[in-house]
Amino acid sequence: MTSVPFIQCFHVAKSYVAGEEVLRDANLQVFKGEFLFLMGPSGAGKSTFLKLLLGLEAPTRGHILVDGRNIHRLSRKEIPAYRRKVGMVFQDFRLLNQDSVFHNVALPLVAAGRSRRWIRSKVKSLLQFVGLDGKTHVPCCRLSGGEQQRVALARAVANDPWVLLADEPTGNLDACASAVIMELLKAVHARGTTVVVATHDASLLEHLPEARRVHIQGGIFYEEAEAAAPRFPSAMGGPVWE
Ligand SMILES: Nc1ncnc2c1ncn2[C@@H]1O[C@H](COP(=O)(O)OP(=O)(O)OP(=O)(O)O)[C@@H](O)[C@H]1O
Repeated sequence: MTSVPFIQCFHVAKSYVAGEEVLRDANLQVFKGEFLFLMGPSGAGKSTFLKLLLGLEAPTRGHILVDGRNIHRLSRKEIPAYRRKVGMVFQDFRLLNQDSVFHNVALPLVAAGRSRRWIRSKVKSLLQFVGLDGKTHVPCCRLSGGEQQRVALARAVANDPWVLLADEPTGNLDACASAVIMELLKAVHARGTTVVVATHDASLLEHLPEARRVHIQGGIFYEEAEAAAPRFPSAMGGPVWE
């Protein structure tokens, strides 16, 4: 394990409208293998921060390093490879609803230039991981919300990302489906992937009480007192879906 933080945010500010800063002076360091809850009420800037990490938005001030690189100075050529290393799960799933489960999970693998044979085998193991191997050819519009989020999760980890970002991943789900998604996020984390879950829902913390908690308020990050349990996963093997 490295002692250099994997994600480093220095004095990050972000405004969409002149004079209105969503993030004001956000400083954060995330180490490889951490599970971090990013907490804050609606409108606090959680999604904005995840978009900055993904490189979908650029900070107005400050800079963000991921694995030592300033992600807003990547060349156009470097951006697709970077985005493959950052998996993202959204509250509203963002699947191609008319397309099959297989097609949705295969998409990032096709974009990465993998062979058909490799994609078939990888999608199979990803769907086993999320418990949907019996629904490979079902169109996503025929799945429940919880199943759709499991497809989205399989798609997000298809290229074995360094970090998985989840924006209110259980926001559209009932308690039972939420628990399944939280167990899957824990399983992704237990294999060594850094996981950041943005949520306003404090009940999610019960699924992983030992996880690190950072709050956004007034455009600034505040660290909650560290829990006693270790932050890092004990097992650091290969991805569980292989
Ligand atoms: N593209 C945009 N253009 C203008 N304002 C935006 C844009 N995206 C977000 N905002 C504003 O930035 C603020 C923070 O939004 P953001 O979505 O980051 O908050 P959040 O904490 O994720 O909230 P929620 O939990 O409701 O999604 C809000 O006031 C929102 O209206």
